[in-house]
Amino acid sequence: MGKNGYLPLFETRPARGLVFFRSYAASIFIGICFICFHRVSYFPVTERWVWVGMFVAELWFSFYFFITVIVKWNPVFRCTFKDRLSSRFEEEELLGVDIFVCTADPRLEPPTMVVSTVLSVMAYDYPPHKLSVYLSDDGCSDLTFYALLEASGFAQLWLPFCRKLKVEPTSPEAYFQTTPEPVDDAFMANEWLIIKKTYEDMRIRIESMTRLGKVPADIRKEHKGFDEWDFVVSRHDHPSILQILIDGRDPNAIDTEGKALPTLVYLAREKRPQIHHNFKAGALNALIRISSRISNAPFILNVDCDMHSNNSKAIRDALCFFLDEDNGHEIAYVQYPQTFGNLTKNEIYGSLRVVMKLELAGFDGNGGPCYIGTGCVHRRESLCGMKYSKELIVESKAMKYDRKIIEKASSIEENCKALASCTYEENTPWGKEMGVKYGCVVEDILTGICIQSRGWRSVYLTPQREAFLGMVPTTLLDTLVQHKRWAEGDFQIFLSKHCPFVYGCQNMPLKLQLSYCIYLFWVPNCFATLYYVFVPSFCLLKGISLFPKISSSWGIPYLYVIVVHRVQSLVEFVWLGGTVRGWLNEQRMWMFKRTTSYFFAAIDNILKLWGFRSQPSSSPAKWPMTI
Ligand SMILES: O=c1ccn([C@@H]2O[C@H](COP(=O)(O)OP(=O)(O)O[C@H]3O[C@H](CO)[C@@H](O)[C@H](O)[C@H]3O)[C@@H](O)[C@H]2O)c(=O)[nH]1
Ligand SMILES: [Mn+2]
Repeated sequence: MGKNGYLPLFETRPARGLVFFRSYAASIFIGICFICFHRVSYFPVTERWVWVGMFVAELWFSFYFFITVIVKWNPVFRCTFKDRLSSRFEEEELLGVDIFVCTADPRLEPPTMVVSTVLSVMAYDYPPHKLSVYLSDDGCSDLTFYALLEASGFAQLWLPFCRKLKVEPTSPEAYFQTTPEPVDDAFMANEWLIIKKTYEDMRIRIESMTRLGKVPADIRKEHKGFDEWDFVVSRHDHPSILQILIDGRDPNAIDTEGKALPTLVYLAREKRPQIHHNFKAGALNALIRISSRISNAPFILNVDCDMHSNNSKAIRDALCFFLDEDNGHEIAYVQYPQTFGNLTKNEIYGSLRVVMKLELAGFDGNGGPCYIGTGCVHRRESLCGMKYSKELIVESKAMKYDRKIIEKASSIEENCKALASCTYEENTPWGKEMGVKYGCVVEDILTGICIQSRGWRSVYLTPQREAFLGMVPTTLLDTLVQHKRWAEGDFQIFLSKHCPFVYGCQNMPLKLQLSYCIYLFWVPNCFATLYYVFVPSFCLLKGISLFPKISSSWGIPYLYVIVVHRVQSLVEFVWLGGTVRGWLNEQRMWMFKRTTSYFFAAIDNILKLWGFRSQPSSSPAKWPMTI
């Protein structure tokens, strides 16, 4: 029972088996002490510097080990009580949720995939008139717009179908790929086939249009929205395009069963070649402003366009945290893990398994997970830059979120365009104190740090049925480039004024500040690794030994630390559901990343620090053409 006599809407459970991990950590610590003692007391007369280098690398590894222990010391797992939420709040009392989907290039992110994601989030098990879906198209593509237009029609069939069959996942593409036709009910089977056929037809139309590369004139005539493309010079040079495809307040916006549809909005913010557009962060900020004028829901879910909803209850789950009477008011965001639908059996290029299943739960135990850019439900106030305070909550409870002035969709479109213009943010706090932060390639981590530094907490939720399924890069090069970008951005945060030890020192618990180092220190990890990879091997060739003989008792701590450390990693990986081969692949990827991605990230960081590179140095890997 909570403080005020309410039953809580969520529960926090500590991980089990911690005693094993803690004893392992203590034993490694003792091993490290022996190694240090050996390095100091057996200082050689010749090759001193090589020895010192080894010692420094080992000190670094020990420090990094210490950080991982802090992260994994006290992981917590959350579970929600959705039935209590439903019994406490009538459907009508549930608060609005705005859903932001970002896309940037129709060639790399096919419109069929984008609309499947959009349809998946439109079909959440949540009152549809409380949902508004916004698609930000940084590619300003009429093909994507056409696809969304098609989807807005298909939604009229898809949403009732999802309700009736309790469809899961609600992405039509994923659903028809994974679910066989229902055989026991002839009526249902027939309906199933009709919907599947309608979906396939739509997909074929979108795909052939995408192949064609342009929307034919006769289709352009069908919707006034296409006229906006008359003013588009290129994707880097065009005015804002804002189209409300479904206006949820319109009584005619209903599905085939007569139930309301969620609002659906298309936005391509203004771009001009001479003005920096700040990539995804810029897109999200434009969406925050535009949505505040259209639906202004108190909660915002944001997803990448390649990450469809896999669990139609995810919004209700997240609301269990925000609406909890006792502890909900201090929560700024609920982060879901990034899980992937396109992994190979043994996760050949890695899968972030340990990060997503364990480390972020550890962050949660230490004060709150970082924000990882997608699959995250934010409280609008905290995302917009407000500081946490008890008074704020009382105020916001009293505030009505629904817009009072009922404006016509067409006039909203005209009036709101200015909010997405590329000069709107000049001399405003947007990107600095307000909204998603600019100037960093990992805008998500930076934004999360800033939110937590303003006194807010966050929670990490890993429901049994994964909330979202996304895509991992499918080639080695793409993976290494993605990690180079993450590592560079993370280290840049460490060197900046937003370093958690400086910026977060007042409001973040010390263990959370330290936890961040596990990612912020990917870059410096490369130096110790490169040293350890190269120097002992060269020394071996010259006959110089840098380790004690295996027969000597000083060999034991080295052997113990190296072997037990890896065994623990293997056990952990398998315990988290991975395979032994998957672990071997992960080990290989770690070596690749530490010797290439992180090293190149280090060089870029250094160049930037010395002023040879302007900020931000690299655009997200896939988007060299969007600069
Ligand atoms: O100018 C741009 C560039 C990208 N995007 C969108 O941003 C998302 C992420 O971009 P992607 O190239 O897929 O980057 P990833 O490395 O896969 O992204 C991971 O890392 C990013 C930076 O840390 C986070 O923002 C993402 O959520 C996280 O999935 C995609 O939906 C893009 O459409 C834009 O909207 N505008
Ligand atoms: Mn991605």
